[in-house]
Amino acid sequence: MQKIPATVVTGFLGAGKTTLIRNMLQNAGGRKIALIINEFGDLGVDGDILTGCGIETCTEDDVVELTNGCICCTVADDFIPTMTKLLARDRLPDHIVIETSGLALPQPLVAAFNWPEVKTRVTVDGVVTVIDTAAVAAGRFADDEAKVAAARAADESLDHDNPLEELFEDQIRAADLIVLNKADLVDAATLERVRGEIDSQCAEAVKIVTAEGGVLPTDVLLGLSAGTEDLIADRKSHHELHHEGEGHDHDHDEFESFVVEAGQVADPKAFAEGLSAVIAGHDILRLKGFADVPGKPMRLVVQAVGQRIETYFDRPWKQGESRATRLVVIGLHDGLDAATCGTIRATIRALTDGAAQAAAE
Ligand SMILES: Nc1nc2c(ncn2[C@@H]2O[C@H](COP(=O)(O)OP(=O)(O)OP(=O)(O)O)[C@@H](O)[C@H]2O)c(=O)[nH]1
Repeated sequence: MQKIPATVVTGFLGAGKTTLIRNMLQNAGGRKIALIINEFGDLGVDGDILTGCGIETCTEDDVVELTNGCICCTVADDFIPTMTKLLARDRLPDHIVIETSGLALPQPLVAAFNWPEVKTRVTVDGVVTVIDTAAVAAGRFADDEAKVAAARAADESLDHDNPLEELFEDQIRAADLIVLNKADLVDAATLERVRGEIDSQCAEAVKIVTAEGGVLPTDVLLGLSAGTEDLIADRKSHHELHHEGEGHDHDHDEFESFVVEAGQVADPKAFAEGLSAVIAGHDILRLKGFADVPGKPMRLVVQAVGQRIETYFDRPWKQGESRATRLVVIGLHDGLDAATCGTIRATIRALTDGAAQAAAE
């Protein structure tokens, strides 16, 4: 029996994974694609956006959401059973696409394709790592060299002290194909500089392509035939390199997320401006969700990556679905202690209609 190819789409929070997958589904060329989506935070926004996007081949049946934590930590409990169920279906997919959370290490996930129950049926066609070119250009993932040097002087086993940089490198290290996305946000010289930077970090065989809005021919993304499960042992993550043989579980303690339930949003533009100020005031990496705009039959999608905010109406609220404003906020643990989370929650709520919020509670 021919193995089903599976593509792992990874990349940091907000790099454009869901956008790229949405475009891929729109141009699937008749392939039946099953999606497995994993998110950090207790609100399944990506799956909801994809099933709400109206693409014929993207129904709730085609999308499985894994929301019990990062996929790299829940391989045995969540991912393997999901794959087993998928493979037991009468109508098998032609291709499986897995979107990892923006904080996931791809290595444990890819290694799971060597588990006997999966290995006989599925092969990893390739790991596609999506990169926010503008964020790299702005130094978002760069170590503060002075800080690292000081920390290393105190603990010489230390590699990085910046969880963003470490994760970014691990996601690049796992890649078969790298997509320099958001090319529209940088000029040509910056794009080339970032390409050079990334190129120097990955193996020669790894292809690097650029994209705007995640738009790439599906044949560029699918059909790499890399068989990455056989190669992944040589693409170790920082965690694996540091704790080899120690049986030391990794976690995502450096990151924090919480959900804000708020009232109605009377003025989406003013709301976005208010959110922008909240993000600027606290080091929020990612904020996303849906908002209830009074008098509008459609729900408002709210997407923020750093300071950049986007809002658009995607689909009508469904019958029986409660109209609500719910946003997930993600940042570094150090920047989001309980008091700060409380302040952010209160500030966001204050941007919405408090009376409606009180009535809803
Ligand atoms: N300007 C610009 N914006 C983009 C591009 N690709 C994606 N975006 C925007 O970036 C934001 C995040 O995109 P997503 O596709 O949700 O990113 P993601 O990687 O799936 O995010 P997480 O799942 O939260 O990690 C959205 O507002 C997108 O519209 C691009 O090429 N250019």
